[in-house]
Amino acid sequence: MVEEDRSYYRFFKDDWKKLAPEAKLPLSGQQLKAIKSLNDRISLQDVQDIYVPLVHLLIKKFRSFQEWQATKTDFLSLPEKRVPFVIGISGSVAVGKSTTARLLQVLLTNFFPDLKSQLITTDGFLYSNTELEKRGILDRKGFPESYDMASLLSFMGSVKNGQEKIQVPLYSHQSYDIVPDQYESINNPDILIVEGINVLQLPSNQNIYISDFFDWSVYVDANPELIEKWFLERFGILLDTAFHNPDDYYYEYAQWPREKAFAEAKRVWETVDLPNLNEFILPTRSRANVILHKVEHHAMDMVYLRKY
Ligand SMILES: Nc1ncnc2c1ncn2[C@@H]1O[C@H](COP(=O)(O)OP(=O)(O)O)[C@@H](O)[C@H]1O
Ligand SMILES: CC(C)(COP(=O)(O)O)[C@@H](O)C(=O)NCCC(=O)O
Repeated sequence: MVEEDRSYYRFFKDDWKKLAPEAKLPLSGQQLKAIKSLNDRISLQDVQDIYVPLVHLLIKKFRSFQEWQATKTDFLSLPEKRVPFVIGISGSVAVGKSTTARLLQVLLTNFFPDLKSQLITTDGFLYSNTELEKRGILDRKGFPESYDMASLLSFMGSVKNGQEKIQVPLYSHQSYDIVPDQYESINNPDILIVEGINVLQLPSNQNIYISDFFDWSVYVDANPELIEKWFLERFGILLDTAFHNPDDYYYEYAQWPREKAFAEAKRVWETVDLPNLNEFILPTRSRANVILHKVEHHAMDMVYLRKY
């Protein structure tokens, strides 16, 4: 049964998966392969039940966006111009934003091969560790003041103006810092996915929302106790990867007794990422067009769709 409050329709998984008949398309062998190579712990049943209908609804929104762009330029007697459709993906640190973003991109590419989609994470707009240190906010990484919001807004403006070859700085979880002199190039895609904890936030000293540039937004939601568990699991994976690489930020932690390293990660969660979630990320949830609610093992149990 579909329930609703003033702002959202709420679908339980069993109702959501029965939506639009065309959304029932089974995943192809190629899609399954692409998804498993992304993360082999992703539940394919969830992809079929939750993401496939979501991608098909998304494409309907995209088509109506394209029509509106054409109608507008026609009415204004302006030359036709391709404007990227921008999807924002928000949620806590470690809730699964980047996995969701990559999954959406894989499905879009496979169902709609003629559409060019690209993906960025706003981590690239964090100030470098040197700059954070200079500003005395190294322990505030992820909080609004740790991002170069002016650059992020300028980037979004360039995207919507159809600019080609826009450079985006890169952040590495392995080095725990901005990668010097390395960029990703965004080249006027049909669809751009922008993933980050801050994408639905109001920049502190600008009066424009990043979400003003979005045509669709998704908030990935879960109980903070579960997110902490996923944060610690990811920390474990980062430790294992770092073990033999002295250049890796986590190398030092990898040499510690496991228990001590995990106690430190728990401290970081409790003093940095959890307060950030409660103070700055969770309050933006009600701006999202779609809320994907996750439970144990990253399974999705509910989808909320905004009414307006
Ligand atoms: N659907 C999923 N199934 C299984 N594991 C997942 C899923 N989504 C995320 N994870 C795992 O949870 C952790 C956090 O996910 P990640 O996408 O890195 O989060 P975020 O981008 O929000 O920080 C990672 O270890 C990732 O592999
Ligand atoms: C770079 C981040 C702000 C972004 O998080 P993400 O959504 O990519 O997991 C976060 O991973 C982070 O480094 N937070 C600071 C505290 C910590 O070390 O977790």
